[in-house]
Amino acid sequence: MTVNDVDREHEAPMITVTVVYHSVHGHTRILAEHLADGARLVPGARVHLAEIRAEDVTAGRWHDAEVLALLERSDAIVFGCPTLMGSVSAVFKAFMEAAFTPFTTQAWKDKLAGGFTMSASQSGDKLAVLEQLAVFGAQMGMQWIGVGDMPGNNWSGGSRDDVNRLGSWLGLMSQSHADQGPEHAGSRGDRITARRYGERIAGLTQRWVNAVPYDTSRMTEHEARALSASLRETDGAPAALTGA
Ligand SMILES: Cc1cc2nc3c(=O)[nH]c(=O)nc-3n(C[C@H](O)[C@H](O)[C@H](O)COP(=O)(O)O)c2cc1C
Repeated sequence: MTVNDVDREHEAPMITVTVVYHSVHGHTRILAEHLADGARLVPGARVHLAEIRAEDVTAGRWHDAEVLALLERSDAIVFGCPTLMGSVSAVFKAFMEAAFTPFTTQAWKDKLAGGFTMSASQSGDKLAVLEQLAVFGAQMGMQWIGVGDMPGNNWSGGSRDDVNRLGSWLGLMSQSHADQGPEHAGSRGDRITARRYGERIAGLTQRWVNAVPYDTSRMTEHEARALSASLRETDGAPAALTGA
């Protein structure tokens, strides 16, 4: 095993995970931050947030050499943007098209990938965005990781606080009310799901890159409902993010 860098505190080999996202009004950014926080729970994970900004798009072309360099040295890339008109946001699409250069050299081949999106409606056609992101990852030769959590809010006792409350597996879906600012972005369940997804991606990246043993976190439907109920009962952070 070749390890260039070691996290001395945890004695774990290093991996680099980058969450690359676009957000017009800040709701998707909150999701990106929670995802990054989850990824940081994995020993050895160096986690970056890279924002795709509208001002870096000129005549329909996005360019930011620093972000492209960061992505090239990342082991996993998580893509996120709001759902706008049932599609990835225009700014994020400009970024995707700019990935034509690493596409031609297969620079991102066999990096791990995941995706997330935010919208105002419960469905809002978010699946179309996750499909676009997953196809993009496939074109780049990447290995896609889904959410892997049981669905929530699909029974009489369910609520917005449930883990995976929108029942999405291809990638992470979150919903924010159209009349509320980013400080209310998503639900507590969405934020926990984002953290769990980030932790899952980073953990699997450690296994993929450094052959670090990975314990699959299995949360049964019963355990998921108990976690969601504890979210409703407490104001503080739940003790168990992993369900372990
Ligand atoms: C031009 C536009 C198109 C939108 N299209 C959709 C849509 O197709 N489905 C949906 O549920 N919400 C839609 N929304 C709502 C946004 O997805 C929602 O406000 C989201 O939280 C914005 O995220 P942001 O703050 O990260 O930009 C749209 C909003 C705008 C401004």
